[in-house]
Amino acid sequence: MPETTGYLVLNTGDVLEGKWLSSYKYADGELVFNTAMTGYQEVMTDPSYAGQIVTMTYPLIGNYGWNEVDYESIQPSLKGFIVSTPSHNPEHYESKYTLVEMLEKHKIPALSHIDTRALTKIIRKHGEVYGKMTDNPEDKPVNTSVNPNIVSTVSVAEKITYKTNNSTDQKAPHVVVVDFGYKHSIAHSLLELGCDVTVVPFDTRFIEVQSLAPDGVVLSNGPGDPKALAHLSTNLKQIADHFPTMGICLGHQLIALAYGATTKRLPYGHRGSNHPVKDVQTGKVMITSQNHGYVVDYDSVKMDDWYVSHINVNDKSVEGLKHKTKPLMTVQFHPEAHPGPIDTHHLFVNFIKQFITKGEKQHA
Ligand SMILES: NC(=O)CC[C@H](N)C(=O)O
Repeated sequence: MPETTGYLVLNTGDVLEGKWLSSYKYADGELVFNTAMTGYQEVMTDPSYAGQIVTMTYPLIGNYGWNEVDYESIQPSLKGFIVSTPSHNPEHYESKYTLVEMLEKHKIPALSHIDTRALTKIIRKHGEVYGKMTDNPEDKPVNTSVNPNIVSTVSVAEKITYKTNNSTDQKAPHVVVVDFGYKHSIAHSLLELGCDVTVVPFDTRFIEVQSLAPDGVVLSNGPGDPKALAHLSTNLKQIADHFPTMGICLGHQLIALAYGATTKRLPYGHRGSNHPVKDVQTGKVMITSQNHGYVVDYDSVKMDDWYVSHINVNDKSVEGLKHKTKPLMTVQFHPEAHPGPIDTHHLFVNFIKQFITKGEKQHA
């Protein structure tokens, strides 16, 4: 494809010139940056990026291609993709396609030859930045922040059941994943640990979850402002009050809201795979994978039965909550990693141990 000029125009007044990387042009979205050096396939297929234009700060993107195994969802939901230096000749034993082939297949507008570090500095300076990818540098971006229904665009329409191949017991523990835009690696982590997994739509009623007789429930990651789902609080609290529950990212924020804490926007988000997080009980620091623009407000965690279990080492923001007596734990980061290190994989193990070592369901 001949390289043609395209523009990223921002609501800050900045206009960045680049080259179109796919034949799909025009996108409006919130600009967010990810600092991971690898993992562009997982980032691009993570449904939490729905509605957003993602830029990678690492300059060389596409060099190890695109494979069949690292999809976090079948269809990418991000609005657009911005890179500095694209690679058209990938080298990797698992690679099946080039980045550009997948941009075409999934109809993703993309620009290359943008100074992504300069763009990142603009986002860091202004915080909330909206952009339009366009042929016309005079165009104006649209503020796309308000889509309270974004989760419904990425959640499954019907429940899906996965059976583990790894069970040592006759009856594998059963985990229901409430899908706000779940990353497939959450289900994979549970399946590998010997659990059967049922993924259900984000607005599944408590009574339907109960009818599936889960041993535990995971509330997944997902896009958008958690407050847009505050109407689900009563239902989610009912679920968490009845089953051992783990909240991941958006799921963590929704549990916080359901039990009386509040959430707020971070200045410019945490997106990358080297965010240090401290476990406040052990003092250990783990390197985590993150992708979030909102956070639980530390000062709002005043509920008697809960404590802040994890803290971000860089900005001291809330990274996890734990109930003092019930089997409820939530984390703002991603224990399934993908992309990123698996320092916090033990959290899945701890979650599952709550119902497998006792040999029976806990408090359903
Ligand atoms: N990965 C996630 O679940 C993101 C949660 C939420 N949409 C945020 O940006 O904070």
